[in-house]
Order: sequence, then C-alpha cells, then structure tokens
Amino acid sequence: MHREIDTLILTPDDMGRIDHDAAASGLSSYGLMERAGQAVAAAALRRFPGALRFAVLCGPGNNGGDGYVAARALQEAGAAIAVYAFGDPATLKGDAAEAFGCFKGPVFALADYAPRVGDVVIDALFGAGLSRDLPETVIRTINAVREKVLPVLAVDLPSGIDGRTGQVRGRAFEAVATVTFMCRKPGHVLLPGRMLAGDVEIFDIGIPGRVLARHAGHSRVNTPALWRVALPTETSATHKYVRGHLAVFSGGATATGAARLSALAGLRAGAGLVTLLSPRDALATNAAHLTSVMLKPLDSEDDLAALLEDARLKTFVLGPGFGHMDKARHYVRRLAETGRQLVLDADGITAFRDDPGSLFQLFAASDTRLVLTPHDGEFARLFPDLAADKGLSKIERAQKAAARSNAALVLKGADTVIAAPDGRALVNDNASPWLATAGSGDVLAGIIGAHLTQGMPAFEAAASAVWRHGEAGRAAGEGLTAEDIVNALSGLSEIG
Ligand SMILES: NC(=O)C1=CN([C@@H]2O[C@H](COP(=O)(O)OP(=O)(O)OC[C@H]3O[C@@H](n4cnc5c(N)ncnc54)[C@H](OP(=O)(O)O)[C@@H]3O)[C@@H](O)[C@H]2O)[C@H](O)CC1
Ligand SMILES: [K+]
Repeated sequence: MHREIDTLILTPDDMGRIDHDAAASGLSSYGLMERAGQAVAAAALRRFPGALRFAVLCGPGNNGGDGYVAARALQEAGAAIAVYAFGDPATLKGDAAEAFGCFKGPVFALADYAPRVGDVVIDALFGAGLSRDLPETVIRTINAVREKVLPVLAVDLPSGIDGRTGQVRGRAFEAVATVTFMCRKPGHVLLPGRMLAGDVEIFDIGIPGRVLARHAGHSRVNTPALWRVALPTETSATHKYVRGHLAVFSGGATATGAARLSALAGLRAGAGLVTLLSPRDALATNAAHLTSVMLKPLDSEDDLAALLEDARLKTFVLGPGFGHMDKARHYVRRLAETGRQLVLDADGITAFRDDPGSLFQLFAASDTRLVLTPHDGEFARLFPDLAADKGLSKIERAQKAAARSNAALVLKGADTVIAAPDGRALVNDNASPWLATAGSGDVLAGIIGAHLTQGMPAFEAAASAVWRHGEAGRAAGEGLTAEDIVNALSGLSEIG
C-alpha cells in the first residue's frame, strides 16, 4: 500500500521544525531518541549476527544521543560493545545528555579507537546537524575504518554527508546500511550521499503524520503512486488520434540517428502516431530505417508553418542530433506562439545558451507546455548562476530553474530530479548504471513526448517517463544499447 510518508523527502531543517512541533504538542523528545536508538540496535543485531564487537562512535549532538541508546540496547542484548566519543560527553545537553546518563559503561576518546577485524562500526557521530567539514580526528577515524574495510551501520546519515545536499563535507563513512527516522532526507537520495548510505531503512519513531504533513515540503521520491492517476487510460474505443500525434525534428543527413531513437521511443511509449520531420537531404537515410514512424520533409519555417495548420499536431520533440542552432530558435518560437507542447533536449537547449531568457519568455504566459531535459552541462548553459551556486542541492537547483523557465525540468543524472514551476520535485532512484549510454537521453525525450501527447500534464508526463526509462533500462540489463531501452519499453508490465 502506498503511504505518503514513504515517498516524502524532508530536509534536516524541515525535520528540526517537526521535532520542535512534536515536542510542543506534548510528545516526549527523549522518547523519540529512545526509539531511534533501539531501532539502530535492532538493525545492527539483525544485520550483523556474527559481529565480534560493535564499536559505537558517538558525536557531540543528538546523533550521538541515539548512539548511547543503541550502545545500551546492544549491551542489554548481550553483545560486545566499545563506545568512543568525539568531544567530552560530559558537555552533552538535553536528550543526548540523558541518553549518555542512562548508558553504564566506559566511554573512550574517539582518537583512541583502533579498528579491529571483526568490528562492526555504528556511526553516530553526526547526522542532521552536520554544519561544516568534518574535523581531522573524525577524518582519521574514517580512513582507519575504510582501510580495514569494516562494515558501518550509519545512524540517520553516514557522518560527513550533508543531509540537505547529499554532498560530502571533507570525508564520509561508506555505510552498508543507514537507519533513518520517519522519512528520507535529500542526503539519502542525491548522489554521492545515496551511494554512501547503502540500504536505507526508514524507521517510524512515532511522530504523528499530521505533524509531518504540516512541515513537509514538495519533494518526493519518484514513484508511480504519485502520477498513476494521470496516466492515459486505454479503452477499446481508443483511436490513434486520441492517443496523440507526436512530431520529432530530425538532424541533417549525417546526424539522423538520435531523432529516430526519440521517434521510436515515442511510438513504443504510446503515442498513436509519430512523424519524423526530416530535412530533404536526410529523407533517404531516414526512410531506409523507418517503418511505423511516418516521415515528412521539413527544411524551413515556412514548411513548419504549413505543418502547424494541422491542429492535431500538438506535441514536438526538438533537440536530439538537431545541429542547427538558428533554426532551433526559430522553430521553437513558432511552436511556442502556436500553443504547442515541446520537449526541448540536447541541441535545442544549447541553441538558447546566449539568451536563455528569450526561451523562458516564450513559454512564460501559459500552463506548463515546455519540458526541458538538460544534463548538468546543458543545465549550466541555461542557468549558469544556479549551476555555479554550490550551496544549492540538486533538488533546489531544479526547483529554481523550473520556476524561472515555467517548464517541467528534468535535471538528468543517476539521481535525476524532475521539478515543476510550482515547486514540486521528484528524485528518481530506479536508474541502472547501464542507462548512461549513447542515445539514452534521446529515448527519454521521446517517451516524455509520447506521454505529453496523450494528455498528461507536463510534470507528470516527465516524471512517469523518467521512471519508465529507468524500468526499461533495468529490464534490458547489462550492456544495453539505446535500442534495447526502446524495445524493453513495450515489454514492461503494468506501471507500478
Ligand atoms: N526526529 C528525528 O529525526 C530525531 C532525530 N534524532 C537524532 O538527532 C540528530 C540530529 O541531532 P543534532 O543535535 O541536531 O545534530 P548532530 O548530532 O548531527 O550534530 C550536531 C552537533 O555537532 C556539531 N557539529 C556539526 N558539524 C560539525 C563539524 N563539522 N565538526 C564538529 N562539530 C560539528 C554541532 O556543533 P555546532 O558548533 O555546529 O553547534 C552540534 O554540537 C539526527 O540526525 C538523529 O540522529 C533524535 O534522536 C530523535 C528524533
Ligand atoms: K551518523
């Protein structure tokens, strides 16, 4: 069953407000810590039954507090433990001081921890409150643990991962698993944090859903439950024009493959009709490779104007292998002015590098009709200031870009973020590493176009396309080519 809380992504700041609110509504904050620490101990015993010793490393804040609770629970369960503290535990405050007070046993200085084979490290040094690069002592400990290749179970986040951005602050533990509380944080889903967190277990420590909902923002993990209702429904009466007509602009004679991939993907992803708009000098090449995709000559704005007389042609993909920057800008303007929906990818994005504002202006005064699909390099061409701002997380960057461009923005990568102008953001996590192959982005653009032309709103069209692209990549498996992704699309079982 889909639970809202399972897809929510909360920033450490959101979480702080939630904790505060939970305490203000009468919930014992120490009770939350007790449950958090107990959950960590249970995960440790379940995951590492053969551990010779649990080395519990506790920090100067509440993450450390969770560590003292876990140490006590492990001790009570009869496990061998050794506890090491960063900073003087006598200076702990609040719940962490209480947790420390309840732990009966020696606590050594972190600098004295000598990792031993057979140790399992419980990393309770820093969690949501990490505010700067790790101190030298902690970095030395991380290096020593990594050198001995000891398994690490992280409390809330691997120490060194910034919970808001997923970036590494100096150095970070690489955990086998991370136990976090209530919801995932950006640091669990954005790279490199996602790789370093290992398996993420989300444990419910008892904060009521209404408190979470009050402070939850608009970020989620991309799952079918979030857009399934917007998927086109197939009925026996479905006619090919009802399923929409998608048009894809082809590049010149020597660069036709990319657009053909988009077109084929569009057809497989459910567009009723797909037409490839090809320069006349590339018609023969395109014709030699196409059967179900239709082909139309198009060399100029006049050709395009004539084509746009057909009101059923609502949706276009421009960019894959396109090549001509001037033409790209002119065609895009024409499409915008005639109210068309557009997936702008690759060269289509680069064409606006000198004046991104002119692109945003074209689509500013309407519902979201534009989907932009940049990778990081292309993103920097349209949004140089956002790309350069290292303080922003990938989620925040995508949200700001979507708002500025009034587009559904797909910021690609192994942790693709899809954002809407109204602030909604989804982080995708089903991509296989093999998806990073030539032509993969062209396929994605075609799937988005197919979803748009079947009537899905832009954000949902993009999010579901990214998800299906990921599933197809998994189904196609290791060594896949872009053609394999296209072929796997039709073999996918019902979404979600
Ligand atoms: N509802 C929940 O999710 C609950 C979470 N719990 C746990 O609490 C932590 C968050 O606790 P918090 O005290 O806010 O933060 P940390 O323990 O991560 O760290 C804060 C302390 O660390 C110092 N700090 C931060 N960065 C550094 C650094 N680079 N070097 C040295 N010291 C650092 C910071 O000091 P400042 O000088 O910055 O103030 C703090 O002393 C959460 O992750 C969960 O594990 C609750 O237990 C249950 C409820
Ligand atoms: K930690």
